[in-house]
Amino acid sequence: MSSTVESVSQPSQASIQPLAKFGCIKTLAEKPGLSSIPPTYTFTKNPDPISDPEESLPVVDFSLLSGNPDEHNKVIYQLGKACQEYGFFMVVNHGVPESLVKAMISSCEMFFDLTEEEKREYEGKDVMDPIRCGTSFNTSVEKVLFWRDYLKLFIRPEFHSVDKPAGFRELLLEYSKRIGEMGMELLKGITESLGLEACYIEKALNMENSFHILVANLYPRCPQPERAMGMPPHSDFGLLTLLTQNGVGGLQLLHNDKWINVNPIPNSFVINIGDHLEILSNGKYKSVLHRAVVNNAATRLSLAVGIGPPLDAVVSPAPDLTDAESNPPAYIGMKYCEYIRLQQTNQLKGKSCLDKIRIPKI
Ligand SMILES: O=C(O)CCC(=O)C(=O)O
Ligand SMILES: [Fe+2]
Repeated sequence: MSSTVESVSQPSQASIQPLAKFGCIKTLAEKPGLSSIPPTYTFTKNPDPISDPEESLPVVDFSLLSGNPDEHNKVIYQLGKACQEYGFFMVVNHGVPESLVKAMISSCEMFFDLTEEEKREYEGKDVMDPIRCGTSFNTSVEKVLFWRDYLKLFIRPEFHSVDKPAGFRELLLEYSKRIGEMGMELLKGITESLGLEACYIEKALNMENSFHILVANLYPRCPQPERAMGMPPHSDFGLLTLLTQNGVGGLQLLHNDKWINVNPIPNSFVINIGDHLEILSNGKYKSVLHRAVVNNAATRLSLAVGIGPPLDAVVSPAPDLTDAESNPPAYIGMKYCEYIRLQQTNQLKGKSCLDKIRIPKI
């Protein structure tokens, strides 16, 4: 699968600190009278048209995971089917208060409303800094920039937060706890759907020290949305990603070679499989390419929490899911923190990181 975006201009090499060099896309987008986008953000090829706008994602009722044995088994079956057929699904009845999600989203909006100078304080210098805010994805290697600002926070096992706006830290702490719990329950269910003991991942990967990252993405209104890109096609590095948004669409995923829109049910979370679940399941469940497109009607904000193994873990296919003859391990192990660094220091491009550790079939 090749990416559909190609560059037209080649701005000079950016520094690691993108805000100092380029400023936020929010600042540019809010310029009065902006009617076209600068070449720095212009792609020559539009994103492929959506092929199947009506297709909708599987829906999983989270509350049934703790239902009676019949309900539990039914939802495990649904989880397995969703993971295998889509790699993406929506979760309802998850028990995370809607008021908490809304407050977290509006607190992130307030963060992006800070001045550039205030945000630069959180810019970070290295991709593994636990607090990092910036624009695009990695401006030091990109030829054309993405129409996106971000804030990335390592929230587990150590909790890191910004202190502006007021109250952000407390909200994030509660949000991280609730999303982390939901993520662990989902992982147990998914593990069971693979035919493994529900606690297999927890034990084998020492998930007491699991690494969670929160990524807040801001995609301001764009006067030429068909020429810009919020985030290019990519897969996520972790085990699972749990995503919510401010009610404005833009997330698309590749399903059966067609891009489909994700239209989340209100008060649901969108879950997708990351590269490390693909590795652990020896390719039975695959991480799925997704991207974020932009629009000229409303600013979009998405909040993604990536749940992964501890940073020093080396994940390999579960021995019970491999067979030396018929299904040998298809990926070599790499330390999780090195895998993240590999993704974050390169261009965000398809499944290029996973491809590096795939063992070719003989
Ligand atoms: O904004 C979105 O919906 C997608 C974000 C995303 O893919 C990511 O943060 O990895
Ligand atoms: Fe993603």
